[in-house]
Amino acid sequence: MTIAPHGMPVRIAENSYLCTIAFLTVNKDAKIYVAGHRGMVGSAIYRKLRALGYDRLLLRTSAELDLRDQQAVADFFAAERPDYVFLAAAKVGGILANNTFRADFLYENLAIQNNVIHQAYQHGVKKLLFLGSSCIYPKHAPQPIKEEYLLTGLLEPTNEPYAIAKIAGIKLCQAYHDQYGCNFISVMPTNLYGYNDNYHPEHSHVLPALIRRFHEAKTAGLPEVTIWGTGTPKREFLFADDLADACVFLMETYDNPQLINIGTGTDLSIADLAHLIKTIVDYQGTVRFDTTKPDGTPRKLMDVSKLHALGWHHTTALEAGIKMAYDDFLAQHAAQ
Ligand SMILES: NC(=O)C1=CN([C@@H]2O[C@H](COP(=O)(O)OP(=O)(O)OC[C@H]3O[C@@H](n4cnc5c(N)ncnc54)[C@H](OP(=O)(O)O)[C@@H]3O)[C@@H](O)[C@H]2O)C=CC1
Ligand SMILES: C[C@H]1O[C@H](OP(=O)(O)OP(=O)(O)OC[C@H]2O[C@@H](n3cnc4c(=O)[nH]c(N)nc43)[C@H](O)[C@@H]2O)[C@@H](O)[C@@H](O)C1=O
Repeated sequence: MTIAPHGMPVRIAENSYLCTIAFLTVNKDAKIYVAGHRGMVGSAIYRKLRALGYDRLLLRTSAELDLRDQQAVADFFAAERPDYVFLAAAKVGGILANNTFRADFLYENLAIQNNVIHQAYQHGVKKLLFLGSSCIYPKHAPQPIKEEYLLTGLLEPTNEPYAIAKIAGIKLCQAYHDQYGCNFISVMPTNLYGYNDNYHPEHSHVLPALIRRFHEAKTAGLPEVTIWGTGTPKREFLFADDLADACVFLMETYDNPQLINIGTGTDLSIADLAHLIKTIVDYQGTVRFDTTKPDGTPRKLMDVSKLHALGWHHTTALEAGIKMAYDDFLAQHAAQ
């Protein structure tokens, strides 16, 4: 098991810091299972918990514990008996991966979350946090998107299988709450980026894809970089360490089966994102839009008023976050 040694500072901001400390003080000896601890989100949650002094963390790679394997997951919960679970393991990818591996995104995510959520119920887990995604909302939802817009319209076709799996996860958490009183909560992050992101040229999300493409074009002296789609869709981006901070905050303070959005409350067009990354990478060439590639959802800006009312706000500005992600990409790239 390897954990990237990113030393993000612990946020000394009023609400989440205080609440998180209370959680850690009260539950210092609690066993916390971070499922997916090597991924972008899971590793950020791991760093957050460790930075706050929590050291009874249960960690398994997918090679050690395949969460699609029902018996293996049952055996793991029976042997380890975690008190808290962050469910950050999933099959994840950008628009092309979602649209290409439609069966895998539906089947694997259903299997992972069914197994973990059911065993959490079977073994009396005190609280579980399930990570959904902003793509669960209707393609043409009013903006900004409130939590109650779930299941009020048709989904974006390119990620419908993934979204259906995530919606099933939300409903499973709610059903275990309603029938058995389980404290299982669901959070809906907006598009994320950060340390340990996936930089695959085709299967990644837009932000890491463009960091890589602009960097490689600069290094190779290419005159032009291609951006998928029209550049007009708008997206909201949250730094993964901010998301982890919100997840720990909600693990402590939010005991409600109703889902809750996590985001920044602001978005920008893909064209504007491309120009921002181009500037940060210092690429001098031009940008071209390949309109044969799908745009996906035209806009998905989260309404984060519920989260703000609880006292949590993000802290990492987009430009600063992209610079940190680019530094991480360069470190990964150099290590290869
Ligand atoms: N990235 C984004 O923009 C967004 C992500 N989310 C959600 O956040 C969560 C985490 O995403 P992210 O960190 O980006 O994803 P990553 O792809 O970075 O990490 C996913 C993790 O899941 C683990 N995993 C996958 N399949 C299995 C399996 N069969 N058994 C055990 N573990 C498995 C992997 O483990 P290993 O490394 O050991 O193979 C990996 O560490 C997901 O639920 C995702 O839906 C929500 C909104 C946006
Ligand atoms: C987090 C979210 O991620 C996925 O949805 P998405 O928001 O559409 O994510 P994306 O990051 O892949 O694309 C955002 C926009 O950017 C454009 N775009 C330009 N150039 C590249 C490019 O090079 N790569 C990618 N991936 N997109 C590009 C692309 O055409 C689109 O208009 C869901 O499937 C689902 O998994 C989900 O929940």
